[in-house]
Amino acid sequence: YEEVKHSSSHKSTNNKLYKVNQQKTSDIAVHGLLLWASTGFLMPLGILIIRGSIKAEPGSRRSRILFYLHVGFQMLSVLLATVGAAMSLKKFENSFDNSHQKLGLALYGAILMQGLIGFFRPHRGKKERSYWYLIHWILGTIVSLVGIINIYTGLKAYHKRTLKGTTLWTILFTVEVSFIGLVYLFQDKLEYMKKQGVIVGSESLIVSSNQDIPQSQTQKELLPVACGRKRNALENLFCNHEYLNLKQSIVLHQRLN
Ligand code: HEM
Ligand code: HEM
Repeated sequence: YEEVKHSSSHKSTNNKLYKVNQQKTSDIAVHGLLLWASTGFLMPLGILIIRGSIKAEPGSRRSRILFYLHVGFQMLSVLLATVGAAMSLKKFENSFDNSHQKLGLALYGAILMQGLIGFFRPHRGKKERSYWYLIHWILGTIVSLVGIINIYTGLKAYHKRTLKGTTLWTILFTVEVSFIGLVYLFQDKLEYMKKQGVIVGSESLIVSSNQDIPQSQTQKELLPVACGRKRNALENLFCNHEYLNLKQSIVLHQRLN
């Protein structure tokens, strides 16, 4: 393709000011669209989907559907990134002299690796499964985050190369990313929000103690409300704390009586 150079003194393509021709413009647009669909859309969506399955009963229909959706979305995302990679490596300069290109090249590799790691997972219940999960979770989250960053730098590069405006695309992408971010945070808060409607503590205890319910029974009935399900380490801590508060309230109440 033809470059219309305005400055010949710069050494790297990074610093060259040039406007690319029509063919290159559309190649870049296809490159951007493919990689947005992959790391900016399908990948984060696949992550939200698998996070939605964590609270589902293992082996249940819901859990299986969400798992297959995660695998499907992520495989499609790896496929699109691979097509995008092959295309850019074939059609662009391969100079890798700015951060978009360097980070992008590293991402191509990381995306392929993450997809592969997904398939080589030990069965649940095996000790190795925890290590697998740690790697798959960290790499998957980083790849998706760095992918989002590279879309922003890609949009900047697009503006620089084609002189076309990218403000609208940047705003639209930011709206999308913010929405995904909010859903991600909301998934962690859902259980806690539901619990806000259930009183576990001194108030309900006074009601039940006034009805002369034995201490052991009171504990059994009240505790499962907050603690009777699968929990992570943080929730465990919170539950133990609640349990201690409950015990203290029982002792205090019995003393008062
Ligand atoms: C996660 C997403 C992305 C990745 C991994 C990625 C990766 C890359 C790589 C590796 C290159 C260098 C290719 C080569 O020289 O062989 C490149 C170039 C380029 N990309 Fe992306 N890209 C992404 C998203 C985007 C987006 C959304 C746009 C905007 C439309 C974009 C615009 C460009 C442009 C204009 C170039 C030409 C080189 C330059 O001027 O820096 N990219 N990209
Ligand atoms: C690039 C592709 C992929 C990405 C970015 C990705 C990302 C992730 C992330 C971030 C999580 C953790 C979610 C969380 O708890 O916050 C996860 C979980 C999971 N992924 Fe993937 N994944 C990919 C491909 C795959 C593939 C191909 C498979 C299977 C064939 C797979 C199977 C799983 C399973 C089973 C879990 C849940 C683990 C558990 O809860 O024990 N992933 N994935």
